[in-house]
Amino acid sequence: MHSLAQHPRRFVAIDTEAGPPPNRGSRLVTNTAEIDFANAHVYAIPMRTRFRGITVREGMVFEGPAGWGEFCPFPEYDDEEAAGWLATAVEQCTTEWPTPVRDRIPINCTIPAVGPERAHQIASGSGCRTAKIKVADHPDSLAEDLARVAAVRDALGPGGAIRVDANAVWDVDQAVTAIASLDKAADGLEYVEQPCRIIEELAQVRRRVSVRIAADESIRRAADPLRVAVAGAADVAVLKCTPLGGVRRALRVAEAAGLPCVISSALETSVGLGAQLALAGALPTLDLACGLGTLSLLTGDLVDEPESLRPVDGFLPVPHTPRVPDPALLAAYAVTDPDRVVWWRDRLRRVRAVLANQSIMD
Ligand SMILES: O=C(O)CCC(=O)c1ccccc1C(=O)O
Ligand SMILES: [Mg+2]
Repeated sequence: MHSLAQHPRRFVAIDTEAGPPPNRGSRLVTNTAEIDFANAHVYAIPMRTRFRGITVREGMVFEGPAGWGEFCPFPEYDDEEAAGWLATAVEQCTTEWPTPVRDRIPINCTIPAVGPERAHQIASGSGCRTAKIKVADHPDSLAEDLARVAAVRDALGPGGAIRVDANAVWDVDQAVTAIASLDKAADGLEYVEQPCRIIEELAQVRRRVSVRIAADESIRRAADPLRVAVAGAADVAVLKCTPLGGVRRALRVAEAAGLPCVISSALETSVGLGAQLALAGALPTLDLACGLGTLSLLTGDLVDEPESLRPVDGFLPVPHTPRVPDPALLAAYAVTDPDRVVWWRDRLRRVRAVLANQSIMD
C-alpha cells in the first residue's frame, strides 16, 4: 500500500477548498509553465471489444512538477468540452490530491455489449461483486440485453449487484418497458444508469419504475455540472473526475449533487485512473462500487504490471501520487502516424488556450 511517507512531495498543495480562489487563473497559468507539454507523448491502445463506439483509445501523457497527467478527451469532443479533461491532467501534474479517507475502492466489472457466454466469463473472472452491463447498444437489442443480464446474474450469484447503463438512448416509454424486463432478468437491478437523455425524462422514468435511476451524461456533459439539479431525477450520481476538471472540482460537484456517488472511468490508462481513484478515495461517503476497472477493456496500459491499476479481488488501491508511465510501454503504444501526432499536438495547444481563458474568467 502507498503512504505519503513513501512518496515524499516535491510541491506543497495549493488549497482551492478554502472558498473561491481569487486568482485561480494565474495559479493554472503559473503552474502549467512547469509542465513539459513539448515532450507530451501521444499514445494509441487498441480496445479488446468495441466500447462506446471506440476501437482504439488515444490520448496524451505529459510530466509536471508533481507527476504525470493524462489528456484523453474523446476525438469528437470540442475544445471547450476537452478543457475539463485538460484541467484534470494539469491538477495531477501540478498539485497534490486531497487527503483520502479510505485506501481502497470497491470496483464493478464493466461488461460491454457482448454475448451471454462472454459476459458470464467476464463477470466470474473479474473478482468483482458488482457488475455494470451495457444495454441498448443498438435498436432491437432487448432480447440480447436480457440474455446478457441473466448470464451475469448466474455468474455473480444472488449476492452480487447488477447495474445497467443505457447511455441515454431510450425515450420514457421504452425505458419503463425495458427496465421492467431487465429488472426481472437480473433478479433485481441495483440501478439503471442514464436511461434517457434529458433530466426531465429521467425524472419521469424515476416516477414510473421501482428501480433506482443514476445520472451520468446529465452531469458529465452539463454546461455547469455544479448547477445540475439531479434531485428528483436520480437516486445516484455517476461522476467522472476526468471530464469534470479535477479531483477538487469533482468533489464540489459531488457535494452539489447531494446524492450517493459512483466514480466511473473515462477509459484512461493507469496515469489518468489515478485522479479518478483519488476522487473516490476523498469522497466523504462511498457506499457503491466504482466503475474504474476499465483497463480490462484495453489491450494494454502505459504503466508496468505491479503498478498498473487493475482490480485485485474486486478492489483498487487509492494512489497518493500519479502512476508513472513506463518508457518501453510509451514506445510500444506511441502513435507513429505523423498527421495524427500533429492533430493531438494542435488539439492540446488549442485546449490550453481555452483553459487559460476560462481560468482567468471564473
Ligand atoms: O462505469 C464503468 O463501469 C465503466 C466506464 C463507462 O461505462 C464509460 C466509459 C467511458 C465513457 C462512458 C462510460 C459510461 O459510463 O457511459
Ligand atoms: Mg454511463
